Amino acid sequence: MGAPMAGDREHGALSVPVLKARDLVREFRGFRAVDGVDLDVAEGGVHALVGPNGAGKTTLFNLLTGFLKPTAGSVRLGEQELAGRSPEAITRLGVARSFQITSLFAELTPHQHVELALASRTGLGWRFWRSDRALARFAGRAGELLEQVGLSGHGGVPAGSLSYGSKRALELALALALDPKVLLLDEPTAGMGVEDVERTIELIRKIRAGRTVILVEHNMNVVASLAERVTVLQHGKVLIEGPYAEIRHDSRVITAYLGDPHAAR
Ligand SMILES: Nc1ncnc2c1ncn2[C@@H]1O[C@H](COP(=O)(O)OP(=O)(O)OP(=O)(O)O)[C@@H](O)[C@H]1O
Repeated sequence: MGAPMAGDREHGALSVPVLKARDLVREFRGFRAVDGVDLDVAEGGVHALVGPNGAGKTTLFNLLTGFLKPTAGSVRLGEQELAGRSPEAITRLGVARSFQITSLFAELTPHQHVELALASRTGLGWRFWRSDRALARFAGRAGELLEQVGLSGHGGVPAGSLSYGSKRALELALALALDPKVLLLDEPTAGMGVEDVERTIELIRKIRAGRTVILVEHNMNVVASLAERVTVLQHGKVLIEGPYAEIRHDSRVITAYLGDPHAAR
């Protein structure tokens, strides 16, 4: 086990961070959506990014996964610099995000989706895996992943016919197919009813084993149930970072969400 580095002690982290952002900035035509963010994500933990609308969560998420290039700053996975790399290169290094429902193919089955995701890891390219026979070698693993997310009964139906909750479970299976060290989940419970939220919390508890999870989440019950560390963003900056139990009563956080009670209305 590696000893914490001096830099980590400076930032008060208890364990060696697996993912580390320093002074991360992203501007859109001069507007700083992410404005000098430092982030230490501890290995093996669940780390939530929260904050009011427009705080910069999605932009930060996109910077960590290569979907946006930072204007300045660094993102390190262990010793490797991620900033400036493509999303595919970052995925290959072990950082994957959940796919969005919008990227599912309505006519393909969940089983085929997962087979294709598994095939994509081989780096051999889509043309090579286009035939059903080539994909068949992934059938067993695809079945296991679908079972893990509670979709084994739905593996053969068109993805377009799945319920909303099942589509979101399929997104998770696709991300898991990439076997990431660090898994980023973008609002995994957004738009769900209470039962699906509970199911998703259980599912994330199960799949976090052996990996690090970063989630953007609006539902504070989900954050309280899952996350050991919470970073609260506001106006593109880190407002506060700490365990949920500490940040939830912090007056700065309450003000950020509810607005300043002393401000003129
Ligand atoms: N492509 C873009 N071009 C211009 N401005 C952008 C772009 N993407 C985001 N922004 C702006 O950056 C700020 C942060 O947006 P972001 O989507 O990261 O916030 P968020 O915390 O994810 O919000 P929400 O909770 O509403 O999803 C917002 O003011 C937004 O309007």
